[in-house]
Order: sequence, then structure tokens, then C-alpha cells
Amino acid sequence: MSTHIGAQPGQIAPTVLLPGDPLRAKWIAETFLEDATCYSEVRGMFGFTGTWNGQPVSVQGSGMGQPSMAIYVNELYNEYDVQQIIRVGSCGALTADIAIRDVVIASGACTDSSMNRHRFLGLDYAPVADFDLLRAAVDAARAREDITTHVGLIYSSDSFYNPRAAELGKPLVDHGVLAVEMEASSLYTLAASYQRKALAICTVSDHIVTGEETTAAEREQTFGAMVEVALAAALG
Ligand SMILES: O=P(O)(O)O[C@H]1O[C@H](CO)[C@@H](O)[C@H]1O
Ligand SMILES: O=c1cc[nH]c(=O)[nH]1
Repeated sequence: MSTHIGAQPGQIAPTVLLPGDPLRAKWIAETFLEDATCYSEVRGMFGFTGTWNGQPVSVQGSGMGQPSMAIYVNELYNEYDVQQIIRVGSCGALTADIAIRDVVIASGACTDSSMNRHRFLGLDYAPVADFDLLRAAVDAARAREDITTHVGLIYSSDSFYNPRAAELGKPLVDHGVLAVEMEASSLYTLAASYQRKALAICTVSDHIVTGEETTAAEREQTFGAMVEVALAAALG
């Protein structure tokens, strides 16, 4: 097993879905996978492997924020030879033309995190999604009539509660950023560093403009359309 994942080599599939919430990981495994078994309960950050349409797939909780997510993603790519990771997250909509429960597929990710600044010695790296996964996810999402899908930039913030949110959000929105979450930027950077694939798909759980929000139970157990889009993009 690796430091933070209690799986033996071979127990994790080449394709991993990565929600922040470990209980969303459990729900995804129980709802969408066949023959799912739990390979890790270390720190309560559940991981499961099963099959979807006969193909192996794992789902691993990542925790909240880029430092937590990066621990799991480093170990998945480096110690379990994972080839593609699709984050299936929640996000806050930053503009009025995006609605609660819409799906945002992140073609690239801005950030206020210092993680990339340290990695690139102060240069501004531009973290982007894997193009083939992005295209497949957009095709799968736009073929559905039950969701509205937006494709573009996302903002990976280190803060869920930020007293300067409005001040910081305005220039991002003015430059086309659609929504805020807390992990995509480092996920895309790590995928590039390991020469593997990554994509972030998020369902809008909060609306920064209107103040609408979903409950914890809804975030855990009702964002199934993005999971089906992720599975179709990775394995369809
Ligand atoms: O629902 P998840 O996937 O955890 O994603 C979002 O929700 C958490 C904050 O509530 C952060 O991790 C953010 O990125
Ligand atoms: O980071 C996040 C995630 C969901 N909703 C938000 O407002 N922010």
C-alpha cells in the first residue's frame, strides 16, 4: 500500500473517478459500478474498484483542496500506475447564466494557490485538461437532454470561505471564468508532470450570484449525470 491509500498493487484500475467527498465515492461505486469492492478506508478516504460496461474503473475520494487532492493523485499516478483521472466534483457558479445543477467541464483552471508558483519558480503555468477526455466529455454531455453543460475555465481556490471573494472573483469573471472549486488546477498540473490524462467535471452545488445552494446529502448522492458523463468519456 502507499502512504495514504490502503490498496495492493493491481487493486486500482487504470481509470479513476475522483470526487472530493469520500461518501460521494461510496455512492458512485454502489450506484454506477458492478461488483465494486472497497480497497481503502485509510483516513476514511474511501476507494473502490468495480466495473462499468465490463471495464475496470476505480473511484477514490480526494478530500477538499489542492494539498489533500495532490496526495492522492501523486500516489495514484506514481504508485498505482493510474493512466487517467476524472474529477467528479461540486462547484459554485460565478455567473448568472449558469444554473444550480448545471454541469461545468473545465478546459483549464486558474488558481490562487501557491502550489504551482512554487513548482514553476514564480512563472505562471497554464493547467489544461487532456484534450481527448475533454472532447469526449463535451460530446457525451451535450448529447444529453437532462443537463445543461458549460465548457471553459474554472477557478481552483484555496479558500471556500474567502473574505475577498467578490474582489478576486470579478476580474476572473470578466475574463470568462465560469465557476469556483478547489482542486482542478493542481490535478491538471500533476497529470502533465506524470504525462497522464486528467479532466475535471463539476456539478453546480452553489450559486455565488443568487445564493442558491444544495444540501450536503444532495452533493453526496444526486450528481449522477456528471458521473455518467465521466464514465462515458473515459471508457465509452
Ligand atoms: O464536492 P467536492 O468534489 O469536494 O468539490 C468541492 O466541494 C468542496 C467544498 O465544499 C471542495 O472540495 C470543492 O472543490
Ligand atoms: O469550492 C467550492 C465548491 C462548491 N461551491 C463553492 O462555492 N465553492
